Amino acid sequence: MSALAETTAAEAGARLTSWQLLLNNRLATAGLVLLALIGLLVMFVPLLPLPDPDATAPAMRLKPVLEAGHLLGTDQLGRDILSRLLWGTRVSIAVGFAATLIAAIVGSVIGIVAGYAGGRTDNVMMRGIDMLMAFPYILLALAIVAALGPGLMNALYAIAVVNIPFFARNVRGVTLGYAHREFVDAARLSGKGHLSILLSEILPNVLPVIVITMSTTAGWMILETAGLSFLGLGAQPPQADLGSMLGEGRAQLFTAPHVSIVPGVMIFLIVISLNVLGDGIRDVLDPRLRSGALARPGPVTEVASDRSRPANDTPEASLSIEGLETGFRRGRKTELAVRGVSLHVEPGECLGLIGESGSGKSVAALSIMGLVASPPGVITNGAIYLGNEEVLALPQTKLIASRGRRVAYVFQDPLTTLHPMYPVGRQVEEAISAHQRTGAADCRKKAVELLDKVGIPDARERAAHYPHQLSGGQRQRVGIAMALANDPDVIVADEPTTALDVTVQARILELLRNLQRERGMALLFITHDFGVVSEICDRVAVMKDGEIVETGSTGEILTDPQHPYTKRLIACVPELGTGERFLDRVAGIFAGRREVVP
Ligand SMILES: Nc1ncnc2c1ncn2[C@@H]1O[C@H](COP(=O)(O)OP(=O)(O)OP(=O)(O)O)[C@@H](O)[C@H]1O
Repeated sequence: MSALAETTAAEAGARLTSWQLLLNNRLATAGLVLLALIGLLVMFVPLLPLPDPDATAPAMRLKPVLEAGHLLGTDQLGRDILSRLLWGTRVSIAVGFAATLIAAIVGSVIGIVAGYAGGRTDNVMMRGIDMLMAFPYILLALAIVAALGPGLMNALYAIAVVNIPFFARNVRGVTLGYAHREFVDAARLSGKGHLSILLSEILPNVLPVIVITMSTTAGWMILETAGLSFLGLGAQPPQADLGSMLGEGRAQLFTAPHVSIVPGVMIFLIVISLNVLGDGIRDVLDPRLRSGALARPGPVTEVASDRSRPANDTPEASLSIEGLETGFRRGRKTELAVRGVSLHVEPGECLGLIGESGSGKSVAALSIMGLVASPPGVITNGAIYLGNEEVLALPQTKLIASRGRRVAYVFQDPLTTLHPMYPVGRQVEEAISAHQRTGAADCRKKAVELLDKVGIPDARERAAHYPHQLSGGQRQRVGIAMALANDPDVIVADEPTTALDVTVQARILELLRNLQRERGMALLFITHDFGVVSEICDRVAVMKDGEIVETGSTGEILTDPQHPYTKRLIACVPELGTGERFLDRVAGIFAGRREVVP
């Protein structure tokens, strides 16, 4: 990502603080408010004018709720239920949180050390954890309390012990991912000791996972503590906690249900508010969830119902984009990545869409077939025409059916777009059979022909190979074969040669150009490199900050660029023997994002 894009993303993130993001989540806010109320109540319970929670009054036993002097009635020994409830909640929350903290600290230390050290240390530690996990957790907790003897503290230890594996496994998994990352290797090379690396490099990265696991298991631990007390193994009479109150009220379930319902409702409120708050915290701490990226995206990009729909100015073109605006929802706001883009590509023409990283090229291209993930993506304005048909107005099923048939995409890194578990020939066959009714043998034959057409040597044999067995250039050729499979009217090639070396890049460009001319397809070629544009494109549209700033024939733009941004982009093309142009550009980046592009 360029400095410009990075700054934009950082600014966008900073605009919505973690608090605002949390408060945007209504359920999490409700959980937070409820928990805060309960927390305040139990914190100030010693100051409240409540009767002694343990003082019995047999004459007052089993009084109903709203009885004078006993708002929530009394229990079987005449004790005030409200007073016992608040004191009991205090105990349950304290034990639940203490157990969470102990499990989090011990489990995280085990997880970090095992994940970082690896080898035998990891093996020994994790097999110990596996042994703990091999027992049903409640039986294990019961066994621990049985061994230590009943009591609130022993229940706390038992609950903490049975929850250690959850933290250890989660944290180890994340630590494994970081232990051999470049920044950790760099810290090692700089002479840092293991402890220092663990504390300054690994811990800050796994901390969100620890907090997320704590917030999602705290409610569970309060429930488990209540479970042990319910069985008589936690709080001992006369001390109240929510579980013991529930256990004692069980005998009067039919004669005086309020005795057990009141602590039951309190347990429910605490656990549900902790769970929804925990989910909210997880969403805020996980940057992917924050933008809604892991929410299951819809099959097509959301299109605003009140969007403007400009008419098609170039009906003869294969693809016309008119006044397109695509953005991403962040909380209640929508940040536009594409602002009023209008483009057209005629049959047999290659239009280059050029701009630096983050300028909105891919988002514009993905909008064509409604491929921008929603949430968070949304098309707020504009129209897209394939010939005379407005794509965004098509029913979802029709739009989905046009993908690959009328518009096909070739992406930058075929290793991430090809399925690693299927032979490449089968993947080309799939692209064919998605839109054509052909028998299996015919389909296989066509796939081999396509692979041969795009220049894969020994296509028949290579069709049985998996993506990892091909070179980068060959994989990209497979991507092109898949795009050609259904003779689309338009091909969108999104930086298809960026990951390839110069010679392979030249061959792929030539292949694309020849195939496109031969088949009369319209090609929208996305790139950030004017060198590539000069080799393949008839016309160029220059994009900056989501807008088209200049359009023209490749010759015109290259020889006489009008916009200062286009001039800077052209100046970035390195020339053999000179390093200044490149350095000029880099200096621009470091001088500040607005100076990169005047
Ligand atoms: N899923 C997303 N959520 C939020 N913002 C996004 C998302 N995808 C892209 N963007 C933003 O949209 C803007 C345009 O991104 P886009 O991928 O179109 O850039 P690009 O010009 O294709 O860059 P590159 O050449 O690096 O692929 C960027 O600022 C990016 O941060």
